[in-house]
Amino acid sequence: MISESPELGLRHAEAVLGRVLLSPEWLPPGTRVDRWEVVARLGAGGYGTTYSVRRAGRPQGRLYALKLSRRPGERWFAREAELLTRVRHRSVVRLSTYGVWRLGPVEHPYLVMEYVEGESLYEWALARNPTARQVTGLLVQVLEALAAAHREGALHRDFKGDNVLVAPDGKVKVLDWGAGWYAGAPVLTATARLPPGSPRYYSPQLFMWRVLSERRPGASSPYAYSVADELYAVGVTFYRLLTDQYPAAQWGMPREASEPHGLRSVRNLNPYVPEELSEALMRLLAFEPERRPESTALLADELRQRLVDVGPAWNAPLFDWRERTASGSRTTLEAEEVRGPVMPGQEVALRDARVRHLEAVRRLREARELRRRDPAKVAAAEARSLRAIQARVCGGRSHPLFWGAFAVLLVGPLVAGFTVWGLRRAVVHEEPPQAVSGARNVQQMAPRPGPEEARRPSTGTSPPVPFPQEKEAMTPPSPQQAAVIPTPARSGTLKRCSAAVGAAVLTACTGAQVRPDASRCPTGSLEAMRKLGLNKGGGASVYTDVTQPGLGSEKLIVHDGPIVSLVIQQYGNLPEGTRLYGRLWTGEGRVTGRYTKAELPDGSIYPVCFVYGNHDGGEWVEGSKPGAVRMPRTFAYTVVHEFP
Ligand SMILES: Nc1ncnc2c1ncn2[C@@H]1O[C@H](COP(=O)(O)OP(=O)(O)OP(=O)(O)O)[C@@H](O)[C@H]1O
Repeated sequence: MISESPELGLRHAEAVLGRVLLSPEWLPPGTRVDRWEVVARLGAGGYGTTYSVRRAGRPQGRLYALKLSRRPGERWFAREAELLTRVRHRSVVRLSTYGVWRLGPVEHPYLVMEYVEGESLYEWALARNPTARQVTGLLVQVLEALAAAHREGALHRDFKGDNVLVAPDGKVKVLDWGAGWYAGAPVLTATARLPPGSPRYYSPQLFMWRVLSERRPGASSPYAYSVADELYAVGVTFYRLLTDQYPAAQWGMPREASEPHGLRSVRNLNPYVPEELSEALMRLLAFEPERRPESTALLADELRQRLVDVGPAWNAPLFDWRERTASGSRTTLEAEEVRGPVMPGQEVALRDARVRHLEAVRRLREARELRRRDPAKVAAAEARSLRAIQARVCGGRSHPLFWGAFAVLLVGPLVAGFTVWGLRRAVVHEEPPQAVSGARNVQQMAPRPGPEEARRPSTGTSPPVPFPQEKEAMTPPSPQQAAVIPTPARSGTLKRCSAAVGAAVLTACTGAQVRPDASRCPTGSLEAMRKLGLNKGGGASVYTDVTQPGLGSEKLIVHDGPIVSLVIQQYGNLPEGTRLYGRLWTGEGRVTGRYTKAELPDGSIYPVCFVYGNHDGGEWVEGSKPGAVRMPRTFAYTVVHEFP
């Protein structure tokens, strides 16, 4: 029998606990990792497991994502931390901190990143029936994220749809930079000469290099992964998203002159994809690296500008809707199966041909199934996004009444103070209001280029206006505000303060069913609408509720509360495909509504003042009752300068 000192026994027990009870791969909720407390396990990847966490002792605090290394001392973590520190971009997941967690006698590196609420790019596309505009909007964001890395001399090297999260508001975050590289990065493995990406995303050059190097082990130096390889991986991702197959699946297929490498174009596989988008993706997938776009940033700019003025094909769903087949109808398989007499000696050949045929039909049917979208699932996904957006606009975890009181008691006097200060300064300096409002325009308006700017080369650096702005458009009128246009320096503060008061006054997030009083459209919204070329009284058609897909001629039921409508007719610079965020009130006999935010298909957001229908809203259709009103699926919005 071996006798152990108490200290050794303790260490041993600690090690057992660490290794057996607390595996870094399965930390139960509540586990402390340094000052972070595990909320849930999000999933596991090649190097580690990711958890949602909060700061310990802050049960209502913000969520973060903590990626914990599976193996002690994993060196890819330092690489990822270094890359995320170098590459700061709105579409790259943000690193908060990193460290090493001691679990028993071993040390596991970890990274703490912003928590991104969203779905992977592929999940996003499967749960929706996106338009070419939306997909291109995502492609542009992805390219901009990678361009930011390339500017820093860094490469992601494992780009794929699974490493891209799409938030409910359509913003993209590129994750998983652990396989990345930057100039001067230390060599982490002496033996592996292939970059650590996924083979389906390998460019033809990388693929051929791999085949050759397997035949001649030790003959060559490590593969020099380049921007051209990264661009190819982006092409593969969007090719898969739009056609439900990988380009590699077509290698070895019979070739035609028009498809020199046997790669059928995106449009050939999915005719709903506009020619230009298909061409852009096929350029990314060009066999010769020198035929791929010169740079990620240039392609992003080109596509962003292309989105400014596109035809209706860009706003149509990219996939067929799934229809229920009539009961008793025969399947393609049964209909196409070959039967009848067989020539002597042909049985085996016929049987093989039949097996091959059935297999081909099965694969085709699977692909067709994937390329059809289920209206119920799409509606559910849209509803999920809407709820998430609302939760965020309403502050999510905080109690609205608390913030309402906070705004009225604390921020209200601040607004008054600023306003009086503003008045005094305006009097003292005699600033010409027009010039001031013009300066503000440049700094505060969303980045989408108007027709004029669209012709100029874009720098691609202007960030979209941050999402939650509904509160801003709810600013109640005040005599002082009506008289003073704030100066650029303090307009942001003033806007935020007044927004908070507005939110409190109207209890927009508390689910109040009472229509608020008439109110003047905030200055910021008026400026935004002027910039968009939207005149008072103008308007266009909308699809009333994005969460209720269906034929335009059919009716739908609307309720009191938040609504997201889809613009289906261009007016001014507000294109088709724009989403309008607002609220409906079903009232008595009429539905009224206010939209306070417009999200353009390129992701830029503008505060606006629109009403649903005309000033009186829309009349109930027969069969309606308060709280559940039948309305036409397509309706209209009207631009107002005052909410009635
Ligand atoms: N910052 C984040 N916010 C929210 N979810 C995240 C975040 N980072 C990762 N996840 C999710 O956690 C899960 C696990 O991610 P992880 O990076 O550990 O592995 P993976 O991406 O699935 O695999 P691999 O790293 O091998 O490609 C994934 O579902 C991913 O979407």
